[in-house]
Amino acid sequence: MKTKPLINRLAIIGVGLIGGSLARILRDQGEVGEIVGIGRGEANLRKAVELGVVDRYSLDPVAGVAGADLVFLATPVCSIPAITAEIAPHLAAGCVVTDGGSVKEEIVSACEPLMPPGVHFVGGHPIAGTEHSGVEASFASLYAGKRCIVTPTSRTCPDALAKVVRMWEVAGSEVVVMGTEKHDRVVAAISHLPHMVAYSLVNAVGGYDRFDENIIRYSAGGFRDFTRIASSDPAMWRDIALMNREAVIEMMDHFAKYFASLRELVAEADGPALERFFRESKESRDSIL
Ligand SMILES: NC(=O)c1ccc[n+]([C@@H]2O[C@H](COP(=O)([O-])OP(=O)(O)OC[C@H]3O[C@@H](n4cnc5c(N)ncnc54)[C@H](O)[C@@H]3O)[C@@H](O)[C@H]2O)c1
Ligand SMILES: O=C(O)C(=O)C[C@]1(C(=O)O)C=C[C@@H](O)C=C1
Repeated sequence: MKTKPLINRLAIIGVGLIGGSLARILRDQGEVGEIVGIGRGEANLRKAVELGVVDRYSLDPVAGVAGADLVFLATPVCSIPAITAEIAPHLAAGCVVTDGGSVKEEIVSACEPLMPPGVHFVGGHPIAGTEHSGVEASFASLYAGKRCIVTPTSRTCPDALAKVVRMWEVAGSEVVVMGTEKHDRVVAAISHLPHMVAYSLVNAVGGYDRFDENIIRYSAGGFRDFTRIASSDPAMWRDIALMNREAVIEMMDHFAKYFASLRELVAEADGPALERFFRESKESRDSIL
């Protein structure tokens, strides 16, 4: 006989790629009773019901979270603290609030103190995604075999943390516990910098005007593989760049040093040093495959 699900009523604020994929896998695993979708775009929410991703929806966050024992926020990062402030006074004791935002320090420090007695906030970030957005882009296996970083603080309730960790394990992820400050530096390096480079590369090539045609149309495998992530949602990346500004700038400066030294090696036509630079990079990249 099936024991009771991990979550009775799940409220998902922002039913897009991240929120929709979590809803799908928790339902597939039988670990959720009812799923309520909350958002601003009614067409997307209607689609979410049609696809069976949520059972019902609300355009009003306060009404939507009524009776929820777990609230998952999956809207662009800059909107998360304000939405949390709006819903917090209306949450039932025992409710756990968590998020999937790509930046943690500012979200956790803003949201944790907003929780009323008996309600707990736990920051989270699945290191999984695609360049596509919206509920139609969501799929149940998104989190399988991926890491999810969870960022408790000294004030985090152990039971709330255990529930969030279990939720990501049910989704198929390996959970890694990390402090918010380290999290923001790590993702600035392994996720935010690559997006900044990809967006810049596409604009640099698209803006190259030596010829009277846009040469980007000649791009093939190399350019396309490298720049897949430049097709990601601009509003999501605007928010990440704004909220993780300091760490992103630090990584962009760090990257600029490496790019400048590579430029030097090319300018000096230093073949052995170029080969060493490329070999070191290839070995590092091959080690993560
Ligand atoms: N896309 C990725 O690869 C990825 C990976 C990990 C984490 N994240 C994080 O997850 C969150 C969601 O990203 P996504 O890719 O699912 O985006 P998405 O665009 O697919 O979904 C976001 C949803 O939130 C809704 N929304 C936006 N602002 C809102 C507001 N103020 N109130 C209510 N609803 C609002 C949108 O209408 C949309 O349905 C972001 O914080 C992002 O940083 C994204
Ligand atoms: O695979 C992609 O398309 C992603 O951009 C996913 C990706 C990343 O790896 O950078 C993007 C943002 C996140 O917060 C986590 C994961």
